[in-house]
Order: sequence, then C-alpha cells, then structure tokens
Amino acid sequence: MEPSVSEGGASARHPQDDASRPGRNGRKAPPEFVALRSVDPTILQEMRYFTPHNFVGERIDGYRQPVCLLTRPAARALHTAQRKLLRQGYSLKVYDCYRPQRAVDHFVRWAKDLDDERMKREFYPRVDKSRLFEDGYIAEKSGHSRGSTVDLTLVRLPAKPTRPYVPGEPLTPCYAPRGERFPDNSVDMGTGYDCFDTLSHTDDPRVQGKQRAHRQLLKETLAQAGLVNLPEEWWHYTYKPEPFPDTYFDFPVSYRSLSSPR
Ligand SMILES: C[C@@H](N)C(=O)N[C@H](C)C(=O)O
Ligand SMILES: [Zn+2]
Repeated sequence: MEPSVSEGGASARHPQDDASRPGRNGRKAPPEFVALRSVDPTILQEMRYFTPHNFVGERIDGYRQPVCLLTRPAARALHTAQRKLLRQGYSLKVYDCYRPQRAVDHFVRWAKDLDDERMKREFYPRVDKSRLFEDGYIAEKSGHSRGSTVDLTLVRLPAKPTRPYVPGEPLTPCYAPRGERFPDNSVDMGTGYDCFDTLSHTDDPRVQGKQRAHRQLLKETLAQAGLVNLPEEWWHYTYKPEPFPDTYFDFPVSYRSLSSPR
C-alpha cells in the first residue's frame, strides 16, 4: 500500500513520485486531463478505490483524493449523457475514472497473493482468484490508465444517502438480490459494481426485466455520447476516439496532478 501523502503538506514522497520520471509518466497530468466535477458537477462520484470497499479491501495505490479525473473529451461525453439522463429522472454515478499504472500494479500484486481472499465473498464468490485477469475482469494494462475509461452506473433521483463500508463487516455476494447486497443508491443492474461473475456480462441472458432495461438505458445513452462498453462488465466504458490510445499514465489521482487544478 502506498504511504498516504497529505495533499497540502511536505510529507515524505513515494519514490515513484519523483518529478524526474520521464515524459508522459511523470508526476503531472498533461493539460488534456480535467476533474470531471469541473465539467459536470451534477454527476455523482463514489470513488471506490480510494476506500476499502473494493475487491482488494484497502485503499489502492495512487488514489490520494476521491476525485474523478478524465481526459476532457471523455468528461464532455459524460456531460452530454448526463443532460439526457437528468431529463428522465436519473443521474450517472462514477466508481472509477483515470487509474494510475501503480494502482493496476497493486491489483497485480494482490492477485498473486492467493491467500488474501478477504473480499472474495462479496466480489468474486464463484470465480477462482487466479482467473480474474484471464477471465477479463481486471487488466494488467488498463484502459483506465489511458484516461478515457470510466466505471459507472445509474442512480434514480433524488439520490438516497449511502453508508460507508466498515472493514471486517460481514459480506454478501454481489449477485444476491438487491435488498441483500451491500446497500448502494444505484438502480438494480442485476449485480453490484466490480462483481466478477458472468452475471455481470452486459448481455447475459439471465438478466431480464428492469435490470436488463437499466443496463440497456446506460449502454444506449453512453453509446450516443461516444462511449463503448466492455462486454464482460456492465459498468466499464471507454470514450472513442481516445486522445491517448497508447499511453499508460502514472500520475496520482489528486487535484494537484492537474495543470489547472479546478
Ligand atoms: C477492475 C474493474 N473495475 C475494471 O476496470 N476492469 C477492467 C477490465 C480493467 O481493469 O481495465
Ligand atoms: Zn473499468
């Protein structure tokens, strides 16, 4: 786990933060990156990898603030989708946006430790931990690190308040009926976020009725705005054409990484 660095203070820095790191993998984002909030303040944000409520069970390396950073075209596309959804009584809610390479490296290290299954019961109850990368649920080189990929869902407005996950609390499988899963103010998509299971495949035929309609509403609205879904995960979308199709960035998730912070 990366040592937590206070945003304002002169704390010890992680070696990977060295400003001398060359080119695109330095400490700062290029000017094409923005905070989603500055483009659309109405889109809800629940940045799961800043919290312990994720499949690893702890804050992920590189997430210094619970903030969604994206390339400007991707953020604008979400704003376009959000305008349409607001008219129908829904809001987007993002769970993850730009993801530094060091965060992906944290996932890779975690995956190698087959004894650490503290979050299995909620996030991958039916999949062997050793298969999560092979089965397409996590990537060693992720589109998120290129800055135009986002994990998101729909929330019916007015949004209900949510409660934080308390580490060590009993876990429920992410494919259990909605009322039994960890509470989330999003609409029922048939599974929770980051539910590594075939039921999360966007077009899985077992998902019908309202759950299927919600997935379709998300997919069609985002497609009209230029975002393409990953078939294995109903929540994962990439804006196309990507401004940085070949670059995997590693600056931290923090307002301070931006050229124009707000
Ligand atoms: C880990 C999950 N939220 C995700 O984003 N998976 C895709 C495959 C990725 O890691 O890029
Ligand atoms: Zn994703």
